[in-house]
Formats: sequence, structure tokens, C-alpha cells
Amino acid sequence: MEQLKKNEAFSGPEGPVVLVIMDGVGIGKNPESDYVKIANTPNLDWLREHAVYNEIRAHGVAVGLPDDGDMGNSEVGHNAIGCGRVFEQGAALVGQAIASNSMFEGAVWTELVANVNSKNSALHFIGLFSDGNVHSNINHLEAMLNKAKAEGVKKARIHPLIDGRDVPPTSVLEYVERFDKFLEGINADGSVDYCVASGGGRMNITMDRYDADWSMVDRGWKAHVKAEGRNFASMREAIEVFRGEKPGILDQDLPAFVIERDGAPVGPIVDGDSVIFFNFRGDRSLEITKAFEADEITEFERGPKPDVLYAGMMQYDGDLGVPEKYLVTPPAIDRTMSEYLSNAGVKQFAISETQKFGHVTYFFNGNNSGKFETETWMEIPSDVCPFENAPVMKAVEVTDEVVKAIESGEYKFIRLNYPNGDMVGHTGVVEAVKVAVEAVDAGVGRIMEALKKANGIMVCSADHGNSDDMCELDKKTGELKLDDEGKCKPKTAHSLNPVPAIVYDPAGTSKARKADVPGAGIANLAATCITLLGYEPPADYTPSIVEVG
Ligand SMILES: O=C(O)[C@@H](CO)OP(=O)(O)O
Ligand SMILES: [Mn+2]
Ligand SMILES: [Mn+2]
Repeated sequence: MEQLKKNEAFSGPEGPVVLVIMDGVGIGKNPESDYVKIANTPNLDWLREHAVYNEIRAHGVAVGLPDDGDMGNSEVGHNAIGCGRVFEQGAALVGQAIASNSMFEGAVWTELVANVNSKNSALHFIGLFSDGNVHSNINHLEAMLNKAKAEGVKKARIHPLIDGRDVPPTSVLEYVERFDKFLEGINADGSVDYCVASGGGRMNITMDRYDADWSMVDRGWKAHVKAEGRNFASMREAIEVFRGEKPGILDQDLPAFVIERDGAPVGPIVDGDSVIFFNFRGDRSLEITKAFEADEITEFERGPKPDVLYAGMMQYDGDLGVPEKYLVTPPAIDRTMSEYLSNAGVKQFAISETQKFGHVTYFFNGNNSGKFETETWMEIPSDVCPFENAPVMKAVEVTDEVVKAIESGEYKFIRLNYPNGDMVGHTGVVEAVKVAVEAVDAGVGRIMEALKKANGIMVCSADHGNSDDMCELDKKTGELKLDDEGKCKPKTAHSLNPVPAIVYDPAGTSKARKADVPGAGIANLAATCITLLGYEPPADYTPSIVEVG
């Protein structure tokens, strides 16, 4: 790969370039719903007026998703920011692999099906049960079940992970209704036995990430594999009982359930079965994959693992080669900006707290967990608690370390992620979201101060929106949905809004000014950072949103 060329017009600032990713902080459209606006943000307000300010795209095709109705998310967002180009992402690639039949012609699908057909065993599907298109899509699940039936699979067991985080917060029964009908149809001729076996809320079981809380995987393993847990006759009954016991509970937090039939669990995972984890996104797939693949595991009391054929929807980590078997090849994200900067000898520092640590390292580097030579990574341990109770999260500690890194003079490029706007946005607790955004603003203010002293430059942006759009809208009227007290009905998902892209150069050496880049998106941030560091960006990167020199 070619080396970055020095920029003749500007050789970089004296201090570092700091890329601040304010996770889930977009630019809202509805004042009542926009908790970035509602929060008190003196620093972001000042920057909007006085720094180079742009609004850029962070959703849909601008980040490699199938269409502009798809909200952005952290994976595609950090991939785009880190690699400077737009790749077709998991959601699109899996859809294509199904439509073209290539998934079903592949060796892994063939092996999974042959395994259960030869042993008369069960084909299991575990994954996120919605059409959010962030981690998974229920359409993919249904297409695979149809194909399984066509290929003679007699017994399928589905383990739905309930969403409410990429889709409305208490919408699961809509998916249950749809899926019950689907199952009724597929089982109608009596030739197959396909049913739901276990499940639970995605923030309660199975889908932990970045080693934040392995007890989630433990609970998932017990439900899916050992079929241990509270028994119900159906998924619908489980949800209704849980809701009755804890009114107001969000779908994502629902406890685990196990379905029984004639007094016995209907689908434990046992020797000889095949298992497909049908999420295409990696962060929340890696731990459960490890539980199925590793011979020994110390993170929880797994016990002996059943002898099954396990496959993921995609390869989740390109460096580790995990999982061993997967149905669809991920986008070939290469030549990331970290690699270019490393080759140019630019020292880099990446930091976040646990919840987003992998975002600013593994996602940023194109879904690879390996470090380039000049990189230093730092993780601040996240609390394990509901984030609405601690919305400042570790913003202060992350900022402390960033300020130290700026003052040290060690690094030329520093990147960080503040999770608050997103992690607290997902809780739907708007008072806490306001505090979360204010914590991010305070951190940005301290970084600005440090950069003033060091003569560095800040690029401040986001990977997608969330806290800028906290209220559900009525699909038909487009009006805000209000409850009986006139309060808005909280929305927990990401938004479709653009995000800010701010360039702050207190010393003014770069002479940064807006470049004319129609339709710019967050992929343009890589070239922007490289330009501000004093290099010419690679020719095929989407262009910088500022001109310098
Ligand atoms: O929590 C997550 O897994 C997603 C939402 O599904 O959020 P983000 O993309 O911001 O990580
Ligand atoms: Mn995010
Ligand atoms: Mn999020």
C-alpha cells in the first residue's frame, strides 16, 4: 500500500489532532424530541458559531446500509470514519447472499444442513428478533427457515433475543404475531416441527459486548443450551407474564424464558445439533461465539459444551478469524486510516470506556482486533449498572486521560468515543439523556482548553444520532406520540438525523475552511483528519470537508 504524501500547503499543527466521536449525538428536527438541543451545551453552542461547522450524513447508503430508511449505527459508523470510504455492510451483504441464493450454495450452509439431516437432529437459530437491520434482520431468519424446510430439515428451534433498542421499545409482540403466523404456515403440512425454544431481552441475555458483563452470556447459555429457566407454553405468554409482573419494563430488559411442551423443554442444544447465530454484526456476537467455540472458558461456569456444528452469520473478527464457520463474507475493509498513519510513523492514541472501547479500536480499524504499530489503546472500565442511573458514565475519566495524552506531547493523533449520548439515549429516560449530553459537552470543553495550550486541532463529530430524537412519532401523522399526561413516548433507537462535524483550530495554523463537498458523510472524516495532520489523503478516500493552508 502506498505511503501518505506530505501536504505542501500545510504540514500539520504543533500539537495533536484530536478526533472526538460523540456517540449518538446528532442534529434533531423536533425541538421537543431533541435532547441535544434541550441540554445545556455551552461548548458545542460556541463551536457551532465560531468553529468550522458542517452537518454530515450518518445513516442509510452514506454508511453502506441498504437504504436511506436505515438508521446509522456504531459499527457502520466507526467503520466509515476509520476507513474513509463507504463499503456495503452486513445488512446489505446478507440480503444479497440470500436473494442470489449464494448463502445456500455455500459450503457452511450445506454442512449445517447435512449434519442435522444425517443425524435427525435439530437446527437452532439464535439471534436478534427484529427488522432493525443493525445486528440482524428477521427476514433473514425466515428465509433460512424456508430454505431449511425445502432441504429436508425436520426440526428447527428458534431462540429469539428480544430487541426494543433498534425498534420501538415495547414492540416485540408485533414481531411475535408475525412470526407465529410464519411458523403456523411452515408447520401446516405436518412435515416439520419448527418452534421457539428459549429467549429473552437482548440487554439481559446473550448479547453482551467487550467483556462488559459476562453474566448476560451465562444467562443466555442456560436458557438456550441447557434449557434451564422459567418455563412457559409460548413466547407470547412469557412476555405477557413478565410485563404483568413489572409494568413498564422495556423489551430489551425482559428476563430469560424457556418454552416447554408436554412437561419438558422443547429445544435444549445437544450433541449432534447445528447452531446458527444469525446476527451479522460482530460486537455482541463475539462472546456467545466464544462460548460455543472455546474448549475451555473462564468467563463463566459453562460446563462441558455440546458437540455441535456452530456458525455465525458473518465473520465477526477478521484478525482473530472468529467464528471458524460463517455464512456470509464480511466487507473487505482494508487500508484504514490507522494503518496509513502507522506506516507514516504517526503516533496514535485511542480511548473510550468499556461500552465503546471496541468501537474506537476494533470497529474503527475495520472489524479487526489487532493494533497497528504506532497505536496505543486505553480502556476505562465501564460501570455495570443501568446507565440512566449514572449518565455521566466515565466521561470525566476518559477526558482526564485525553488531556494527559495531549499534554504529554507523545501523540500526533488522538481519537476517543464518548458513549453517553448513545448509551443513555437507549434507556429512553430523557432527564438522564440531558445529563449525559451535558457531560459530553463538558468533556469537549476541557479538550478545547488543552488544545489551546498545545496548539492542536479538534475534529468533533458523531457516528450517528440518538439523543437528538428521543420521542416516538406516529407513523401515519408524523406527530409526536404523547401519553395521557402529555409527555412524549420515549424512543430508544438511533435516529436518522445528520451529525455535526466541527473543526476547531485555536491557533489557526491550518487556516481550515469549509470545502465544497456535496452530500458529505462521516466517511469524509478520515480524509479530514489526515489533511489536518499535514498529509494528502489517499486518492480513493472520500474527500476532506475542509481545505487547509
Ligand atoms: O447497543 C447496540 O448494540 C447498538 C444498538 O443496537 O448501538 P450502537 O450501534 O451505538 O453500538
Ligand atoms: Mn454509536
Ligand atoms: Mn447505540
